[in-house]
Amino acid sequence: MWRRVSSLSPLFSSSKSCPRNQAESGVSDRRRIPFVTFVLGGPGSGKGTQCTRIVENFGFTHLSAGDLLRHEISSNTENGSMILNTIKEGKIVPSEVTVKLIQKAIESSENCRFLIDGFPRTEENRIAYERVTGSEPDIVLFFDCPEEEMVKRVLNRNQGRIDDNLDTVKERLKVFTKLNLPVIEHYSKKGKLYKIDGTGSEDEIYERVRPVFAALR
Ligand SMILES: Nc1ncnc2c1ncn2[C@@H]1O[C@H](COP(=O)(O)OP(=O)(O)OP(=O)(O)O)[C@@H](O)[C@H]1O
Ligand SMILES: O=c1ccn([C@@H]2O[C@H](COP(=O)(O)O)[C@@H](O)[C@H]2O)c(=O)[nH]1
Ligand SMILES: [Mg+2]
Repeated sequence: MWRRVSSLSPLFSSSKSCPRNQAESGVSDRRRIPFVTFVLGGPGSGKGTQCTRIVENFGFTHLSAGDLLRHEISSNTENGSMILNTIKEGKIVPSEVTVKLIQKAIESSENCRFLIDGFPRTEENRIAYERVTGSEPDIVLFFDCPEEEMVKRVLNRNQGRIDDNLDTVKERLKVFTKLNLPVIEHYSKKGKLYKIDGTGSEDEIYERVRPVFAALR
């Protein structure tokens, strides 16, 4: 299942040691590279909600790229105001910033299984991640949901997010279609994509997600 991108600079840190089971890898060895699932879908498609369920049942660590960026804003880091303005406009933060945050979060975790939620947003993000980590995700989930439903969910979210307003949501949807769908298409061509119908109740959607992870055991 694990594929390393050859000729790219390795790796996750040498301090991380992630065993892969024999059935999954075909060999009984220890690899430093964790099992990574990218979780993609438009704004409000339910990525975060379903990640919570996967964490509870399958022991993954949930890394939301948006949450990592929002944490930079609230911590007043050097990139904080740039990130704030980018999120307000519904645009995409430079890859080097986001990839660094994700890599740091993975390396500082004891876990070897990660859900990376809301990343990569663009082909440029994807290529930067592959270059920096020397790796590709093992699988990719895509929550497919109609725009009308996504807008309704985002506008009802009530979590005080600065980008949960109609103008920004419209921009996020445009950015999703133009920049994120090509990433999804890329993984589909590679045979790594699990497209999940993102409509219905949270329980109904989870029943479509669960078999993907149950099959990995
Ligand atoms: N199946 C569902 N039916 C109705 N509401 C839902 C469903 N799944 C999630 N929600 C609600 O919709 C809102 C958006 O869900 P969530 O935060 O999981 O989406 P997301 O894909 O992570 O969005 P974003 O990309 O904006 O972070 C939340 O308020 C959540 O409680
Ligand atoms: O890889 C990423 C992820 C997110 N952003 C910015 O953050 C907001 C909110 O992201 P959510 O995943 O919806 O929480 C997104 O609209 C982008 O502005 C990013 O730039 N890169
Ligand atoms: Mg989310």
